[in-house]
Amino acid sequence: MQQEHLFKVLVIGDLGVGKTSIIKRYVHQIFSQHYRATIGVDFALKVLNWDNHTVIRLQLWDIAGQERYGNMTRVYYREAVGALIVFDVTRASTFDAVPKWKDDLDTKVTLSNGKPVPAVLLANKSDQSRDGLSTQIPKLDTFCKENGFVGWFETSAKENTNIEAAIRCLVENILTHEENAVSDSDPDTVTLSGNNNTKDRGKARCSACPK
Ligand SMILES: Nc1nc2c(ncn2[C@@H]2O[C@H](COP(=O)(O)OP(=O)(O)OP(=O)(O)O)[C@@H](O)[C@H]2O)c(=O)[nH]1
Ligand SMILES: [Mg+2]
Repeated sequence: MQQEHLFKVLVIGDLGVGKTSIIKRYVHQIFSQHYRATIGVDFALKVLNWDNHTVIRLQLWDIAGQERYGNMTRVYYREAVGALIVFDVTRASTFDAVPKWKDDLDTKVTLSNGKPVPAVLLANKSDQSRDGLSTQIPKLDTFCKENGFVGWFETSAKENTNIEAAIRCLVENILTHEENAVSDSDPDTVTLSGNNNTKDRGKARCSACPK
């Protein structure tokens, strides 16, 4: 029997880190160098034929970086089941803001069983120099464990690197949490089937991915 899921996923992180670009790349396969700040929130839908009997409707909520200082995130985060938190490898300040985004998320939304929504960390603009963060990036495994991320990926919206892999990792984790909510068992992560997208190479650690 065909199963259909609707998952609301948040894409959050500081101004200009590439949230809109990641979504546009993922949903429409386009990239623009031109920066136009998102105002408030934008939406995109991607329908995934996950397997022979599962269709997933991913509702991506593209939340403006400037909203971290606003009051609307509580409304935007409502009923989300997963999040991508993005920083820009060329600007250390955007990495420093990641724990604030994660705390804000965990304070304002949880799964129906009270657990934090699965979140994946994206180190975006990996096509550019990451000099300002050269000491932090090798420690992202530890950072993710300490801050409750299910995994991290170095992404580039410009070159289409690792975006599909990161979202696949998030969806796998969301599905596991859904199953757990029904079965009430408690594995935190799942094993992913191999990713054969040749563009999706590069540094990536996902606790759901095969080591
Ligand atoms: N080189 C490079 N530039 C990128 C990448 N992703 C985004 N950009 C550029 O970074 C700028 C900001 O990208 P946006 O996607 O608009 O950033 P945002 O996070 O949506 O910003 P707000 O809406 O203000 O929160 C744009 O000029 C993009 O072209 C990337 O992977 N590599
Ligand atoms: Mg934007």
